Amino acid sequence: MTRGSDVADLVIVGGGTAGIIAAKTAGGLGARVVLVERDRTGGDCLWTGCVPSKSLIAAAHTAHRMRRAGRFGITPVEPRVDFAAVMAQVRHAIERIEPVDSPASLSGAGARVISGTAVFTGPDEVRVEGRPLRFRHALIATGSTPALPPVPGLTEVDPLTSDSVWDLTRLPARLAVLGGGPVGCELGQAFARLGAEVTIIEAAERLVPREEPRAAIALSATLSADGIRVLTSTTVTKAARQADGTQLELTGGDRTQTIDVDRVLVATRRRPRTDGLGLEQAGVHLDERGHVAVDAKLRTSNHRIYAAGDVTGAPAFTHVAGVHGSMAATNALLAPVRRIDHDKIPWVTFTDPEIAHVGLTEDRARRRHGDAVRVRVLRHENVDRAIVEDDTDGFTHVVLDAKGRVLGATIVAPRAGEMIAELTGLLARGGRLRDLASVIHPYPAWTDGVWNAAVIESSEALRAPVMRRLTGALLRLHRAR
Ligand SMILES: Cc1cc2nc3c(=O)[nH]c(=O)nc-3n(C[C@H](O)[C@H](O)[C@H](O)COP(=O)(O)OP(=O)(O)OC[C@H]3O[C@@H](n4cnc5c(N)ncnc54)[C@H](O)[C@@H]3O)c2cc1C
Ligand SMILES: NC(=O)c1ccc[n+]([C@@H]2O[C@H](COP(=O)([O-])OP(=O)(O)OC[C@H]3O[C@@H](n4cnc5c(N)ncnc54)[C@H](O)[C@@H]3O)[C@@H](O)[C@H]2O)c1
Repeated sequence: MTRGSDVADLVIVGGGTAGIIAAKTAGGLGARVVLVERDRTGGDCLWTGCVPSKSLIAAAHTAHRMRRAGRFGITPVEPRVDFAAVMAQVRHAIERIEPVDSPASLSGAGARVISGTAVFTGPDEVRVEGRPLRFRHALIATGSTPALPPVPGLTEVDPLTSDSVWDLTRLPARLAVLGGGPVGCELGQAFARLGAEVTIIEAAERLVPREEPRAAIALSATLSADGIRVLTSTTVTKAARQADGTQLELTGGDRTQTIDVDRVLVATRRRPRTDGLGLEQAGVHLDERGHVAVDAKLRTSNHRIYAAGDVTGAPAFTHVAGVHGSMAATNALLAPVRRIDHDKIPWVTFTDPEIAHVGLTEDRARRRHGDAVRVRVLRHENVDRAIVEDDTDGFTHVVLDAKGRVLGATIVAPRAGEMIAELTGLLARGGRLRDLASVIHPYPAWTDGVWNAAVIESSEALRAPVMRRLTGALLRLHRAR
């Protein structure tokens, strides 16, 4: 494309979730849209993130249920795991989803796909492998990539990351996982259940530090029951290759120890992919953490150029990247009016049990709203679904403001990812937890965890002095008739 009508309405750099949704949205509006992808469309979610990890977790869950079948009166067995076949199934899941994200699907939606690396050469131009491409608007959707911590010797021991772990052909017998965030815990538990001896090393004082402390405690207990060694407040200070694997030096508090493992999986940090993008020529600024700085409407410092997804430093989730992509496309092409409230985003850590979260944690809510914040916790020991499945350790934890409106929630349960949807809707509408009490739920479903919490909230409201006086008066009237 050159000038005039050949100038693209929207050039998208990066064909992950953010770029794909932006391209399909823009194509649907009839815009002239070009998407540039240097590797393969689909991005992290499809190739190295959500899809392979959830497929691996499904295999690991099956192995776990076989070992634990005894509690249902079925002879438990130690499964024989054919790791190559497990990984083949993982690839099969990717293949089944890939067509939706493919260049053909994008072309069908009205977007032109160019293969190559895009570099900005000015405020309204990128070059792809030397070829200029002018735009009215552009979208940076280049995602993020795993980053290694500066540990002496680490690069020499050929560490795995969430990018390369999918190339394994044999299950490592002893695996060290650096970082107890969502990647470390999901993959650490999956590898342990598939038969590896796993150690998770987390620098913070608890796993999944972004979650409610009680969720992290519950997760630690399950991982330990899975045979995983969980070391918190601990970092790796040295790595060294040995004849039969790797030795790691670990430091926690004032204690230093060494462990011997076959492979190391690093899941400590990700960094935005901005290197070599030519952002200076485009007049696009980065924030202090190196992400592309955007305003609430996803505009960068060059208002022709938007950014979406992981590269912005927003919570790194596929659903966020997708909403960003759609928002950026309509804001750029129609009018810059849509915003996203990052305080209302749900997410799920797909460990077993799942940890699902939306909104504010109790701590953040108290810092923002003060002492009026209340918490309603319903343990799942009396939820019938949990009892019949012999899985009663979880809980529903809802953070409320003074009027009983939902500010945030955390659920720990096998189906927490499904259960959180209802509280997400309530939070989005500014609703009160007790509003759910009158909504009929099917029995016996996991959603009873949320419903029972709402029913208790509602019945406690009925016992408040003012309600007591009202119901007392009605009862007296009834008896007098
Ligand atoms: C192991 C793992 C599990 C995860 N599980 C979940 C989950 O269960 N649920 C969830 O919501 N999220 C999950 N995530 C997070 C999710 O994968 C990301 O948030 C999401 O993929 C981000 O999408 P994106 O479009 O911003 O970036 P990406 O998917 O990274 O896409 C960016 C694309 O840009 C391309 N690119 C980069 N630079 C250029 C350039 N100069 N020119 C052309 N192309 C370029 C890249 O090749 C890439 O294809 C997981 C992540 C990991 C690592
Ligand atoms: N189910 C999901 O939705 C899902 C799954 C996986 C990843 N993700 C997304 O991808 C992002 C990246 O995940 P992640 O787990 O790689 O990163 P993360 O930043 O969420 O967690 C990294 C963990 O490593 C710890 N850490 C940092 N440096 C360390 C060190 N030197 N030694 C030991 N521990 C160290 C941190 O304290 C933190 O707990 C997540 O934030 C999430 O948004 C989502």
